[in-house]
Amino acid sequence: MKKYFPIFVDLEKKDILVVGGGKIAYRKVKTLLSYGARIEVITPEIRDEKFYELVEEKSIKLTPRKFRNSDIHGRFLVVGATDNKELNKEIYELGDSENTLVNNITTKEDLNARFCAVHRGEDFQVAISTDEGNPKRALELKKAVEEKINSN
Ligand SMILES: C[C@@]1(CC(=O)O)c2cc3[nH]c(cc4nc(cc5[nH]c(cc(n2)[C@H]1CCC(=O)O)[C@@](C)(CC(=O)O)[C@@H]5CCC(=O)O)C(CC(=O)O)=C4CCC(=O)O)c(CCC(=O)O)c3CC(=O)O
Ligand SMILES: NC(=O)C1=CN([C@@H]2O[C@H](COP(=O)(O)OP(=O)(O)OC[C@H]3O[C@@H](n4cnc5c(N)ncnc54)[C@H](O)[C@@H]3O)[C@@H](O)[C@H]2O)C=CC1
Repeated sequence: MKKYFPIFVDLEKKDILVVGGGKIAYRKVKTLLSYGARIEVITPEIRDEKFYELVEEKSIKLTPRKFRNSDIHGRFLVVGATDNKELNKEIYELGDSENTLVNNITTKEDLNARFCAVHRGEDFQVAISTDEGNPKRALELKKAVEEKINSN
């Protein structure tokens, strides 16, 4: 099974594209914003109302239309966060061919960057990733780490 290289990246001033405006896209956007990323969301339809707050407070740029291939250019990271598995795979292939990091919410394989289950301490972080891409197990391991940390 493939091992993904763990790396902690400074996202401030990085251009990130999130394609899709649903529940999972919103969760990914919140995570990325909490690390200071600059985010554009491209989606023909918002399916999580909470996005409007982010637009109002100018935390994200919202572009209300379907994805176009040229949207990939110049991005540090692209998140394929639509409910269309084929499209998310296409986004991965386009981005990967341009050496762009691509996360994809509808796969364990058609992506070159995975999100981790993260415990954020006051002055440290523990990020957990499973080789098989099993978020439930990643969350269980995170819980075990948190119990250990809290018992110390
Ligand atoms: C491969 C990966 C790619 C990626 O998304 O980066 C991926 C893929 C998929 N996840 C799916 C489902 C769920 N994912 C979560 C939660 C999280 N998923 C995260 C990471 C990853 N998920 C990457 C692998 C990480 C690793 O194992 O190392 C976390 C850790 C980080 C984050 O997303 O920020 C975050 C917890 C954050 C936190 O709370 O701390 C929940 C629970 C919930 O939403 O509450 C469910 C519902 C579960 C259920 O109900 O079963 C499905 C759909 C399966 C289906 O429909 O069949 C796919 C696609 C597929 O498996 O093909
Ligand atoms: N990776 C993860 O952590 C998780 C992944 N999933 C998977 O993610 C899938 C999608 O989840 P939700 O966010 O709930 O879907 P959703 O249906 O709420 O949102 C999908 C979004 O994609 C947009 N979209 C569709 N076609 C588009 C296009 N051509 N260009 C731009 N945007 C487009 C839609 O307008 C909508 O805003 C689920 O079906 C499930 O398989 C589910 C749970 C967690």
